[in-house]
Amino acid sequence: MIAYEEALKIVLEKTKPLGNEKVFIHQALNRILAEDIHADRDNPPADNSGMDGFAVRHEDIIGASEDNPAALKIIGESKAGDLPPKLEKGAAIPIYTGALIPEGADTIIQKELTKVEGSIVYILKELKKGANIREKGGDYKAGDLLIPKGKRLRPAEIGVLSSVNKATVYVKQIPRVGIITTGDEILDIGENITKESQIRTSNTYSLYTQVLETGAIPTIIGFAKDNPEDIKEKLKWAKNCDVLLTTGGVSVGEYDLVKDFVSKELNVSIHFWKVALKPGKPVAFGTWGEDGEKIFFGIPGNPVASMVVYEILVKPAIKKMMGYQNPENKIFTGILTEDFKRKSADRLEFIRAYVEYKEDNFYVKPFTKQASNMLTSMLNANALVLVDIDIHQIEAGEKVRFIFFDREI
Ligand SMILES: Nc1nc2c(c(=O)[nH]1)N[C@H]1C(S)=C(S)[C@@H](COP(=O)(O)OP(=O)(O)OC[C@H]3O[C@@H](n4cnc5c(N)ncnc54)[C@H](O)[C@@H]3O)O[C@H]1N2
Ligand code: MOO
Repeated sequence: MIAYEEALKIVLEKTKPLGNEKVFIHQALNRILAEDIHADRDNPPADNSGMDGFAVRHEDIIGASEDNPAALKIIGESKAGDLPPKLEKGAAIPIYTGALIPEGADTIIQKELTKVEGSIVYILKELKKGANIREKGGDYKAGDLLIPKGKRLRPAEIGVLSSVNKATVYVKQIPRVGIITTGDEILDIGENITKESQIRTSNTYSLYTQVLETGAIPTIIGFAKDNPEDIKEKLKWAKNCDVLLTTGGVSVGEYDLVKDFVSKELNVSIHFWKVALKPGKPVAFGTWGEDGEKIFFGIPGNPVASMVVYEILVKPAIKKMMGYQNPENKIFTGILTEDFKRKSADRLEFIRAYVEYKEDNFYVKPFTKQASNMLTSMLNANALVLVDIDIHQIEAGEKVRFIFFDREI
């Protein structure tokens, strides 16, 4: 059995980012950029006004004040999108935010500091030469690197892509993730329950939506009974996927066939099976495909183990495939609000908790129900607290490390 840290290291070493594809920028939200983005021209492309007001020559307004305004003759107009007229000595040109600075003008006086009477504008205050002028190239210059490849595209990046005239952009591809649910006792939604021993699936749909939340493309391949024919049949359909997830059938039971069958049928090389982890100990990981570019996780059947293994091992791998440069979960520190005790301390445990932010600290309330078959323990949780090997007890007030799996609760 290997340590969780070692398992995560192997997963991230063996998992390779996918190739690139071209998408329309408005469909590129949260995708990872696969090309450097350079400016196509200066921004602003020419000096322009930062205010609505009047374009003047500074020498004409020296000493202007409310008591001693400078009187200038109004000529022409400079609107955003138009080419402005030339500014003569002793004159002022009405100008609007974003409009080009007329030749001869060197200062913009905002409307609030002026008074208009007929064709004369009175300037009520001297501003510094150059006031309210946004300089050509003040934001960036043609050719500047604006967004380096590897960045995740958020609305701000998409806006910049549009402003440099990109309709499409190269991003990393998204993996297709196939899910096979195994177990004789497992029924899909809608199937008739005929025996007490039958269990309605939860893992199929929690995994499906966890994959969606990560931004990848989930597919339910199907439900396989614990027999070779059924498993082989379902595995045939896995060939079109980049990631294969199976749930159930990975521990040591006689019917835990998954690991052996993926090795035989899909030529998966298993890199580890069993991690000193709670919940999720029997998790298996492997690679397959022509160059080992596809990955496989055998996820334990217990519903909490399935969700936790996804968060702490599968999600980082899928994010690596998607091109994320830091695909690991971010670890935070908070203060435990209630004592936590456990009998056996031979595995790193991820315990369900509710984290709240108050008075500059994260406060972490651990839940009492921690059994890995009780999915309801996930319902009010928004975080997983890491309890290290050999730690039997943590007292209220002590600092703990945790990861968020939901920031919205
Ligand atoms: N002798 C040992 N037994 C077990 C060990 C062990 O080391 N030695 N490990 C235990 C741990 S830890 C876990 S976790 C489970 C995982 O076992 P499997 O992955 O083989 O899962 P199953 O046996 O198929 O199912 C376990 C449990 O989960 C329920 N289940 C399965 N699939 C679903 C589903 N899609 N939706 C909801 N619930 C599901 C299933 O009914 C079982 O109750 O093994 C321990 N045993
Ligand atoms: O890993 Mo198992 O989930 O401890 O029950």
